[in-house]
Amino acid sequence: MAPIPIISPINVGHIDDVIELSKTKPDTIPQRFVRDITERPTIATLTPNKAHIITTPANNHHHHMPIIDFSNLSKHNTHELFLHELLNLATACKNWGFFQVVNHGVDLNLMESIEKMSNEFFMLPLEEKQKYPMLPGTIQGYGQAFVFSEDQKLDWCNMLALAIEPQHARNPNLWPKKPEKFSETLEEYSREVRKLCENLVKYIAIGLGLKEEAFDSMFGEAVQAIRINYYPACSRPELVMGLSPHSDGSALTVLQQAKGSPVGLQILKDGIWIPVHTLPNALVINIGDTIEVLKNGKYKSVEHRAVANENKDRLSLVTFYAPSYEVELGPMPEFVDANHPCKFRRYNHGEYSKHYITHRLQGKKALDFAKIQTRNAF
Ligand SMILES: COC(=O)C(/C=C/C1=C(C)CCCC1(C)C)=C/O[C@H]1C=C(C)C(=O)O1
Ligand SMILES: O=C(O)CCC(=O)C(=O)O
Ligand SMILES: [Fe+2]
Repeated sequence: MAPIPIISPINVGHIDDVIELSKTKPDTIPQRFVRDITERPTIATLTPNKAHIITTPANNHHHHMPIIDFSNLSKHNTHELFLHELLNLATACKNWGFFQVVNHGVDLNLMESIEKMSNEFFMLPLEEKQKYPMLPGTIQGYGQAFVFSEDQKLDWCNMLALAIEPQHARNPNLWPKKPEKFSETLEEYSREVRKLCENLVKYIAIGLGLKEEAFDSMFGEAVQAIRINYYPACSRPELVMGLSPHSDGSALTVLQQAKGSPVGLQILKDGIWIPVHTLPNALVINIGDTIEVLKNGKYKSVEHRAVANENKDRLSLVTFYAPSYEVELGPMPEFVDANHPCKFRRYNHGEYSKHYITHRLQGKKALDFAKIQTRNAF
């Protein structure tokens, strides 16, 4: 009997693999990747609904993302040094929502190996990568995520996304068998990044005057996922978006940009898209939606995006660290009072995750799920 075709409940149309496109037709940008004029990366949003064209995104050089030296927090340094770095961290969370961490404790050789193997994976023939397909409406495997309709514009990016923890969330069929040792290395890398996340949430809590275990005990058995993004060079980068603007649905996100990759990540700060220049061996951390909610909006999950480059491919490895699907969350009572009214309702994180992954990336829209709408006076 002929196999029964799997009919997907959603029709997303044909999705070109951008790595193949850039190899076989380097000068072609299919219409599905060409952004409407108001969504192109050369437009900076200054006020909602009002776009201003600037020639280079973020030509403002007084913007320097904070750098946190993790060894000042974790080693047995003087108490003064510890407090100084803790204050830096709290200020970075409050004013930026993004920072870079140096001396983070993740083994540099492991970072190099995972980068090398990820590059090798993306360079495999398409048939090999398609053994691990990200089916429409799902978020694990190789392909394009967050595509829900035929007329949706596509990102200039292919990705491999996998659940890491808890173990039962994994789909072992989607863990690549090639290159050799990729899966083991991914496992080892994820263990080290998890330790960093556990420590980060601990120091963020202390910096807020909370008990060090305040966040972790609230998160339960934290969910961890990895998304490895590959942005091939694009002959018309001004027409496409590497990764659509979004905030992360996690508590924290850890981003490793591969050595030799061009600048690509941009964050929306004070209404302007500014490029992130990563230091060698540093990891870029950002506060996700969960911490914005717990801190009742005082720490922001900052909107960011990735742009393509005309000449060079770019690779980034992104770890999402989030609460267990079981937990109920809302602003912590410590951060709600008469002057700081409660901005978010309580919700179940599993439901938030479901909401996040069943909608296309659209700036900070996902958090509307939990926002308490305030009525205008008029
Ligand atoms: C393509 O995937 C994502 O961008 C993404 C997905 C993460 C996830 C998996 C790949 C499998 C396990 C579930 C999970 C949703 C964590 C983004 O992650 C954000 C979105 C939410 C919600 C989150 O917690 O992190
Ligand atoms: O590639 C990047 O720099 C950004 C990736 C990102 O924001 C994400 O995967 O959520
Ligand atoms: Fe992101």
